[in-house]
Amino acid sequence: MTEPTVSLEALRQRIDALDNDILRLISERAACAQQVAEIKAEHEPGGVFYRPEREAQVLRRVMELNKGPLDSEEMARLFREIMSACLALEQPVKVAYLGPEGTFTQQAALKHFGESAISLPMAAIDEVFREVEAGAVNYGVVPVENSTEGVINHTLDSFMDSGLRICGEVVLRIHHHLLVAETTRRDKVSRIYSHPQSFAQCRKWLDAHFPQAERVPVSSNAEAARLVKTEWHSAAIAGDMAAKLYGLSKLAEKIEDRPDNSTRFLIIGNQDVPISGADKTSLVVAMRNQPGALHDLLEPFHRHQIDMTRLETRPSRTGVWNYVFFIDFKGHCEEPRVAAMLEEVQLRAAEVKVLGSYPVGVL
Ligand SMILES: O=C(O)C(=O)C[C@]1(C(=O)O)C=C[C@@H](O)C=C1
Repeated sequence: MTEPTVSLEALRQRIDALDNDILRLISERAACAQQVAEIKAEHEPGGVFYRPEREAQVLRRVMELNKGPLDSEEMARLFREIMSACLALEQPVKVAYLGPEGTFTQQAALKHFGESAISLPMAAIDEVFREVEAGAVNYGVVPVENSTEGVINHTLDSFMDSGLRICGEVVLRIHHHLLVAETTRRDKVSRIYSHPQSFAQCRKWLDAHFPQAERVPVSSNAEAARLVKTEWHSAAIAGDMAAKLYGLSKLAEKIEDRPDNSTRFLIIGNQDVPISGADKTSLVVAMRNQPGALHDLLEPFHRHQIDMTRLETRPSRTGVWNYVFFIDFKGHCEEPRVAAMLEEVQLRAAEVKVLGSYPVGVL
């Protein structure tokens, strides 16, 4: 074996010296954030400390500048936590999410706001909306669509009655595991608990590996994990957070049928987010029930070359209009070409509600 040119001892000394620099620089950065908070408090009384557009810009810049060896997402995750701690120094951010603890929505909330945010579980999507509307929390996190199973109608319906705005989005890769209590043997599993969406996302795997087991739908994956904790013949389909929270072991990992299975979550709040440079806008549009209505609605998007990323139809609950459309597109409503397109849509539609313009999810 050839002698290494640098000794372990020397490398550790170098790491210590670098850590000193990192420590000093993070502290300097945190002190800057404190000064930013003072300026915000002075110039915008009651102003908001959390700035989604700025956070997105910071993370994108880090990813662009990164030259490795850490990959850009890993580096951005580290900066995500630094910013989260800096924001907590300014004002701790309180976030309600669709609970219980251990759900993918909690994972999404922490991915978006970082570990320094205070996250509070709610029992239902409309409760998340209510907590934000009441001012009990600053923001809410709700799931909106899954790549395998489609849209989460509850969330779309909640927007129809709410004045809240969308301030951000976060996309989470969803990995499901088959979890059991420590004493459960594979051949003893006769019942599997999970959320109906998760069953749907793992249908083929379950048909192949546990065709005989009874599938019992429950309100969340975390609830499924909680139930199997005390049942020796049961298993749960849930994610890493639930497995950790309830101390379960994995009988099988990543059992989702599609490897790209992901869920998109929305951040809801009371704030209009300025342009970040890579944004999305969400709208609800009610059209008069007449021939060609959908074509009339879509035509201005086409003419202004605006990239629509989602179009969902929901029955209107007011009874006045038969259908409403939920539309996502790339661009910010303050950009001139988007504003021009929206003006035209407003002339053609019975009602248009801009749910928000917000940065495209970075992480
Ligand atoms: O730039 C700001 O407005 C800050 O408050 C600083 C900072 C940061 O740490 O970079 C912290 C919180 C905000 O959400 C955005 C950025």
